[in-house]
Amino acid sequence: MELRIEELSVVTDGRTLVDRLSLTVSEGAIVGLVGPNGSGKSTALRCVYRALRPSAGAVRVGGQDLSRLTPRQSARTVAATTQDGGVDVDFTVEEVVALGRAPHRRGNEPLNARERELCRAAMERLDIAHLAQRTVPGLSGGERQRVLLARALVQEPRVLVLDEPTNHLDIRHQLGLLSFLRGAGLTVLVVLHDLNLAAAVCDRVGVLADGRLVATGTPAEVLTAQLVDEVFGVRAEVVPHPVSGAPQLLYSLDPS
Ligand SMILES: Nc1ncnc2c1ncn2[C@@H]1O[C@H](COP(=O)(O)OP(=O)(O)OP(=O)(O)O)[C@@H](O)[C@H]1O
Repeated sequence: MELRIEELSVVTDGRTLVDRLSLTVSEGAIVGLVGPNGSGKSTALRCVYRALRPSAGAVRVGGQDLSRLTPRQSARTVAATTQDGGVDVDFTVEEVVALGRAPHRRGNEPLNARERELCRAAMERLDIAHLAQRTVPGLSGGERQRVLLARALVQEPRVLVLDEPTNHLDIRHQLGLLSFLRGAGLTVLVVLHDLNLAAAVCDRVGVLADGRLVATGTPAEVLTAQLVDEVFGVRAEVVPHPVSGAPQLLYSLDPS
């Protein structure tokens, strides 16, 4: 299902946090949103998963304006993992993952066999099955992040919105997540800080600076030494990955 962000703006207290952002994620594609701290990435994503109402513009999923759907309807289509997706309640991992089914269910009916299998498979996939009976507040940052991803997956969304999904993950779990995303067939919009991970996993990359989209295209088109210097203020050499050919940035500690 295609995700289309159209002329999206967010203005708070007279300050423009997102400025007429237009970005399309084709069905089944992975699009990365990158940019310096404070450039508006999370704010834009919040509009997509409806935690924030944009000041102008629209978000369409499969052509349908998200703001016209009920929260339950949009939660059946779009799932998100967020920076502030705090689950501080004393629920077990298994219970939190099962919450992902909420948009599909009525009342307190127990999960059916298919839903239980869905939860089991998601916990297996995210390598958290051994934590099923642990309570979430006692987990490490990476374990917690994987629980929230499992919860998003059992939501069976068509569109997945991920805000820095790898920031707490060790390298094995980072690569496991990204290779899973590559094979999942979902439409994915993901904020990543690691430009090399973005180059490895994304079909296209959008670069935000001061709330504006300043570049969009394939990783090879966008992640150039010049752009990285202009937008992030760092010097980098760009070399092709010897196996995949994806651009890889080798940073220099010298100021540019
Ligand atoms: N509710 C709010 N009210 C006022 N300003 C806000 C609000 N939320 C975010 N901002 C500001 O908007 C700007 C963009 O924030 P946002 O979190 O979207 O950036 P980001 O690109 O995701 O940053 P980071 O890489 O640090 O996560 C920042 O300057 C932030 O301080």
